[in-house]
Amino acid sequence: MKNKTIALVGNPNVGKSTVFNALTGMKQHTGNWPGKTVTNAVGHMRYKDATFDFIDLPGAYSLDSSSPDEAVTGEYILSGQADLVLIVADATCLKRNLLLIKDILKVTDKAVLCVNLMDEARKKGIQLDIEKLQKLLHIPVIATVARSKEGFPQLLETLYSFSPNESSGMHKKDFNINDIYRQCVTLSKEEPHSFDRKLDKIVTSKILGFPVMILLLLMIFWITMVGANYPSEALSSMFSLLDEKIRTLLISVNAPNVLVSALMDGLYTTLTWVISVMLPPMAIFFPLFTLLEDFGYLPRVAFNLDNVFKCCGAHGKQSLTMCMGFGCNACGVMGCRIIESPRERLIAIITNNFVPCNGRFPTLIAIILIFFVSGTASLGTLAAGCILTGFILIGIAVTLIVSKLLSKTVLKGMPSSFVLELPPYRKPKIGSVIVRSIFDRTVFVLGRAIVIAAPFGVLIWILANIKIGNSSILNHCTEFLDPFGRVIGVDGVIVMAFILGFPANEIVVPVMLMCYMSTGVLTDYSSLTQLQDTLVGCGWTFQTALSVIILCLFHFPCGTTCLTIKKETGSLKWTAFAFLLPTVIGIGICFIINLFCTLL
Ligand SMILES: Nc1nc2c(ncn2[C@@H]2O[C@H](COP(=O)(O)OP(=O)(O)OP(=O)(O)O)[C@@H](O)[C@H]2O)c(=O)[nH]1
Ligand SMILES: [Mg+2]
Repeated sequence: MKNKTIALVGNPNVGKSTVFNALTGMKQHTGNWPGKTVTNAVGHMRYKDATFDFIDLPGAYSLDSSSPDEAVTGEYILSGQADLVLIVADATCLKRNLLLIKDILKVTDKAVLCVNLMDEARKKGIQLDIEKLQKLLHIPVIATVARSKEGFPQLLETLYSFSPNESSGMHKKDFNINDIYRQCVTLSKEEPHSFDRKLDKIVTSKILGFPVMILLLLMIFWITMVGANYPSEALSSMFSLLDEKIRTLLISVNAPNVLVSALMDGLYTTLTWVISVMLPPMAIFFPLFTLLEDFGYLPRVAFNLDNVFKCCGAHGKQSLTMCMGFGCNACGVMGCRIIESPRERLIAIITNNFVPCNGRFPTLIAIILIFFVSGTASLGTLAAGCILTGFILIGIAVTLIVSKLLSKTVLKGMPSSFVLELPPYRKPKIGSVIVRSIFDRTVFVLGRAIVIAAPFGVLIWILANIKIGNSSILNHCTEFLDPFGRVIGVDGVIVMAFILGFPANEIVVPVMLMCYMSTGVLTDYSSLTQLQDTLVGCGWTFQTALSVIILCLFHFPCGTTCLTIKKETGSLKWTAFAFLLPTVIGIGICFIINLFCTLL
């Protein structure tokens, strides 16, 4: 039986991870922008009597790059660990890809070339003479369309039957790139990228670039809010119906009252709350965001914001990692590996938490809908969308201000320039985007929330039901925190909820609500009006809501993000700094708001 380790190498954004996923059935993150894969991923597949171990490497332009993600690729290839290198190239711009191919063929002849994106090349009138390319490079060359697995049977057969002696010594180390390109590529259209150029003139223009960006952001939030409302309510009513049934069942089997209460009032209610409030917005937001990502819009955002970030002493690619932070701050922090300079990478890591992740969006949406707009009619939702966009813009503004301050103080230095390739616009594969974003991202985030929310539900129930003196442990804690909360315009319960929300931001609101119930029981919140009544009943005003939103935007990163920061920076000092900075900013802003309101 044959066992082969095959490394996938190529320029960024040529479809390596798509090839890898199609071969191994794994779910590496793919998207239409350079720099998504930042570490090696390993996947296996069996073909006939062979086992292939595929290594998906970060995209690279050359084997000796300085950025940490590209360095991973160079090191791996140079180490000679792979039995075979599968070079993936972009059929629409072979000339540029040939630079890396040349680099690789200088160090190994155990290589197969997969010319991917053939469908796009055909659409753009680019013809490739694969046979000639094979002859000139002296390695097997296969044309593929990774999205539809076109050419894959041939590719697998080639990988299976490849033996080094087949080509050893025959590869030409110093071929002429222009020569090869001229002989193998013919263009039937004069300007194959004309559509992209026209669209880029609008979305990256000085006048329209920013308005288009803000409009798209607004549109995503609005659709999320409008769409999430109905399924949220439907889920909530379904869970309350089930609640009765489960209780009856538990009582009928003579379960002790304490157990019924702990299970149903603690665990079940917290869990179902997290699901009904979080699932619908995530199931809408993630696919929409992924569609934009697959279309190729994110690098245009980086292009538009490049100057702004540079003015603040930071790196233009920080806008890409910031965008990833909208999904999950831990992913955003890890994505900072695409930034070459350690100083700018650190700035990007420290400020990533200033844009809200998906665990925080539902809290923001609920509070805005309750306290900032009247009613949930579509006009009200549009207003709520505008307000949420406004808060996100505040988050981005603070990111920029803090980046500037850091680059002037503890992280002094000149911003480095970079070349970011604007990928072609690609028609997203809607079906797979929906499946991928719902099953991979939504279920992953929700799963994490549930795993954390369930034990917390029980813990809070216990804290609320064990009494010391006249009052429960939970009450003692919130009363202790209350004076501090008052100084920043909130109360002890809110402070406590944020502290207990450290493992996962998703549980902040459920914890808050459970603390407010004197019994520690989270009642059924099938509508926002009920939620509003409870919060107002507990003394919430417009100012409390505003302060909670500010705290939600600016407070310490969640546990997972802190761990990722520690891993990425390798420093406890910077992790502590990244923990304290947003917390101090959030508390500071709330303190000022409170001072202002008291003086008025
Ligand atoms: N039309 C078309 N699109 C493809 C094909 N292969 C990949 N894509 C798309 O190209 C984009 C980039 O794919 P990835 O697999 O993430 O590329 P990558 O080379 O791993 O990128 P990095 O990890 O950033 O280096 C995604 O939007 C894919 O859906 C293909 O054969 N045809
Ligand atoms: Mg990749």
